[in-house]
Amino acid sequence: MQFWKFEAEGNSYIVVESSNQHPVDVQSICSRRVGLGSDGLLTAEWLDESTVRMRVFNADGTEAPMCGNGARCVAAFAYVNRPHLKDRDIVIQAKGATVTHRLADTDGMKFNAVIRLDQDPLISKQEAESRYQYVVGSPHLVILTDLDAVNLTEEGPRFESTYDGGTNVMFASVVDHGVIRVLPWERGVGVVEGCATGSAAAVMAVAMRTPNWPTESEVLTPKGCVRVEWNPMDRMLSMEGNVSLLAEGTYFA
Ligand SMILES: N[C@H](CCC[C@H](N)C(=O)O)C(=O)O
Repeated sequence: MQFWKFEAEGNSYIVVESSNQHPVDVQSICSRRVGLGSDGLLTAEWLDESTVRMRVFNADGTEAPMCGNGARCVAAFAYVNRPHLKDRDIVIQAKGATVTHRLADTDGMKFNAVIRLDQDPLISKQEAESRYQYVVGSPHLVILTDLDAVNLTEEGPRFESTYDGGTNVMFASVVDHGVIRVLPWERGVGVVEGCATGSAAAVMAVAMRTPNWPTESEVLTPKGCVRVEWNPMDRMLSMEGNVSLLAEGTYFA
């Protein structure tokens, strides 16, 4: 089975074309010990010249509705295989959102991704505890807190179960005007080094409670940096980040 492995701002994903006939054991292929190692597997199905349907599977095999860093990997997969898409919009359709990508830089691969959210992403909030539940395609609980005091492997799974169906958990803190640091815990994966839609959720929470917060923010995760622009009036979200192709080959399973 042919695969492409990408890294995107701290998340790594394996992309396979959905037309391949082999049943895919997601847990095995994503395993760092007995597989290729990744945060998840993405299937890509060409719908037309520049539109790809993406399905997202976490490393534990569960399916997720959306993944921002993953959508960028699939946009990169489209571009790598069809380089004439360089100056075109590449549309990635996931169950939870449709994301329009534009190559912003060909030195490496930087994409700008735009989503128009259908509804208010804020689901609930517990202001006193600085906790905000969002759905940005996928669910993210944002907890604004002192990151030095966070025990990710203990608190991540505890908060993951506070939302029906589980939630990704983003521990976040403002480090400068327009700059947020996030420690992400992903449902179905665990500790990860980056998370784009989670970074966007962190920006939404901070922007809502901080007067004069700039429209453009930078979100730093342990191994990633995503520029997020959020306009709550028309619910336009844009996320900019890099992606690189790490490997391409045949997986024998
Ligand atoms: N890493 C992804 C989010 C994955 C969410 C997934 N773990 C879920 O079960 O919802 C991102 O960059 O947006």
